[in-house]
Amino acid sequence: MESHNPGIEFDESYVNNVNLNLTAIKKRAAEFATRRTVKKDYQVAWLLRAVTCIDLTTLAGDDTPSNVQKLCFKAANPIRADLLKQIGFNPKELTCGAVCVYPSRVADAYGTLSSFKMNDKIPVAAVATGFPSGQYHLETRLKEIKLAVADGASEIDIVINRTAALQGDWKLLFDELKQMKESCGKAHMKAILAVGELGSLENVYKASMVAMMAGSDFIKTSTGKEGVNATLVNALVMVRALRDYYYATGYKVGFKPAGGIRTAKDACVWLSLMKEELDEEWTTNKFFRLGASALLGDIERQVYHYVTGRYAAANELP
Ligand SMILES: O=C[C@H](O)COP(=O)(O)O
Repeated sequence: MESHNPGIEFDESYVNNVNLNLTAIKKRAAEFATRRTVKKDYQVAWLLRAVTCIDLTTLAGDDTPSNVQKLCFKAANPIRADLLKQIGFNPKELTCGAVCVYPSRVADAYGTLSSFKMNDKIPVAAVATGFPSGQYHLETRLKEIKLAVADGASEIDIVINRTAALQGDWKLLFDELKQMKESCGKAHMKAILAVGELGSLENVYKASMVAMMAGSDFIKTSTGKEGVNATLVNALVMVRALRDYYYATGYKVGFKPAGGIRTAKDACVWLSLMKEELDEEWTTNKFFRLGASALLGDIERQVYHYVTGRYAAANELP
């Protein structure tokens, strides 16, 4: 995969004199949160778009080869084929954006996707660099990336060094991220900022800029393990950093909200934020992913309702 963003030299002006209008950001975020979403055909179209953007995730201590296999099967067949056929959609054309697993489960995921010839279509994303805390020696964090790539990961969701960010050591953060990008090789690097641990929105903006300067292909809100994960306020700060970086350099970087995204309505809100704050291309899976372990079930329920006029019983959408 070609990287979207080669990065630039460290430029301190991107992290100096950052002024955010908190009142305006909160007001804008509230508009997205309370707005009525699209209905009927439009809603289903947006929901199917959302499916293609899901990084279908399992990140649990008790993950096994067999639950990773099930995850891969679901990523390749996200919505019941008969439902898709009834709305004139070819089931073979709908897959999730990626599967996302811990490094030690990458080989299971890659092997499973290869066994049904989907390894070229559905990338395996590995969380790495001491996910979720990142509190490990740099050497082991870099090694972890290389091992995940060797096992078949083509996307690496790294966690940033929150200590460096909280201490304002942006150059250290940049240097580490540069090395991580190098370790990724051809794999895309998605930088998890862990916004809930950055202390301020100014830090969220600065960390976004540093991650992009260092060559991240995506910036991602959260690991899903912090107390605060993907919020619209944090997201607005991040997408405006994406826009500033794009205007300054011409490089488009992707965005991945993650953590606590559970409902079809949430998915539509996130897509509308991308479309209104950025552009249409930023609503495709090249530049937008939803990191979620439990969102797909609700989307499938809504598609079922659209097709049949009623909500599915538990046994109809196992
Ligand atoms: O990166 C993905 C997140 O860990 C998923 O979080 P979630 O389980 O709250 O959907």
